[in-house]
Amino acid sequence: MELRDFWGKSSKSWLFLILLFIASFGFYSNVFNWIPRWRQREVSQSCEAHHLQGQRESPPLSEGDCYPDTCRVPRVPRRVDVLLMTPWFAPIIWDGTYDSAILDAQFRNTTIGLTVFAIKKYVVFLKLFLETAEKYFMVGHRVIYYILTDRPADVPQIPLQEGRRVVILKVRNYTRWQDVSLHRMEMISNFSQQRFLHEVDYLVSADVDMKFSDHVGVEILSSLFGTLHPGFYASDRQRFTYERRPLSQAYIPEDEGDFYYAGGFFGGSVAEVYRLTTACHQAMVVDKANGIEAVWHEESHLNKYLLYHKPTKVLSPEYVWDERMLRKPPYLRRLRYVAVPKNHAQIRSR
Ligand SMILES: CC(=O)N[C@H]1[C@@H](OP(=O)(O)OP(=O)(O)OC[C@H]2O[C@@H](n3ccc(=O)[nH]c3=O)[C@H](O)[C@@H]2O)O[C@H](CO)[C@H](O)[C@@H]1O
Ligand SMILES: [Mn+2]
Repeated sequence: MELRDFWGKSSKSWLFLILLFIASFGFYSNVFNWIPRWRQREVSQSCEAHHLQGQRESPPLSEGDCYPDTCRVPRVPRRVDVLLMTPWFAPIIWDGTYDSAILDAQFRNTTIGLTVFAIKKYVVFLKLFLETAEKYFMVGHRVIYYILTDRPADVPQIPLQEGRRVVILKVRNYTRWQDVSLHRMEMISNFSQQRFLHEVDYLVSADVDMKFSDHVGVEILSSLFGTLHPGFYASDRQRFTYERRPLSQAYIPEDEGDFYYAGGFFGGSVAEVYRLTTACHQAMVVDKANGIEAVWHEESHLNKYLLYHKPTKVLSPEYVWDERMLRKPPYLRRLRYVAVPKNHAQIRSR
């Protein structure tokens, strides 16, 4: 059969060839589409690797390494076993809820002031506090340790990483340990105005009889943050040890209260910490004039303040824990800042 006959007679074959052409065109155009997709998948796999490293607190990756939408958004970690948000939409910070790589980049040019009081015998806690802070607290960021003490000569010298320094602020002492603890608010308030406002972006106030035992980084930073007290994070509000006597400025009625916050770890922007510490100090002055001292001292006033000035972030008990007093529930994956055992009677005596 001649070729002309084939084209002429077999219109079916004609049709078949046209269809074959269309089908193969479709196939190859898809193949060409796949090539960039393969490349993209390679990039996003390398992003995942970076991302996982990020969760292990690696240095931040550069923005140019990843496509923002494939790298960042779909990989947001989730927890379903703990409360992640307050009713006023403040995040509650638990392990597995944030990405250090993203946050470290966001807070790249931030200076953090860590205020810690070491009055009288409490200077003995400074060495371990500072050594463990160097290992775990705001690593890779600028830090000023403000050590408020009546015994500057007893402040230990420890080697510091680059971008970190110690500032010793001499303060008076008080005979009663309760007064030492209470007057922390007044002293932070005064120094905020005098220097913290000009020297740092955020302030963190911490107890000294503690040590850092895992990462505490910029994920805690926000305008105003408090920490869930490890003894009460699972309790009903009726069991919170708020001040219940109406005579005190720290009074909270039985049917009010969100959380019970720990006195030993709170902070925020310097402006907010200044407002908080000034308000708590003024409330204590009024209490003193009325001959009353709140049941848990400045912690009671802190709780009152944070009830009516809602914190913008809340830290889980990972950020204040006591291994001797409490049994760790399975959902508490990390212990970041923990109590150092102390003999209360001995350490609090003059
Ligand atoms: C982890 C935590 O949430 N701790 C709180 C808790 O008790 P604590 O039993 O942890 O109180 P504490 O003895 O640690 O005193 C609080 C802090 O005041 C300083 N200090 C105290 C006495 C002294 O002689 N020298 C000295 O430097 C020191 O920084 C110490 O860490 O309740 C206190 C109020 O009752 C405070 O609210 C603490 O922040
Ligand atoms: Mn303490």
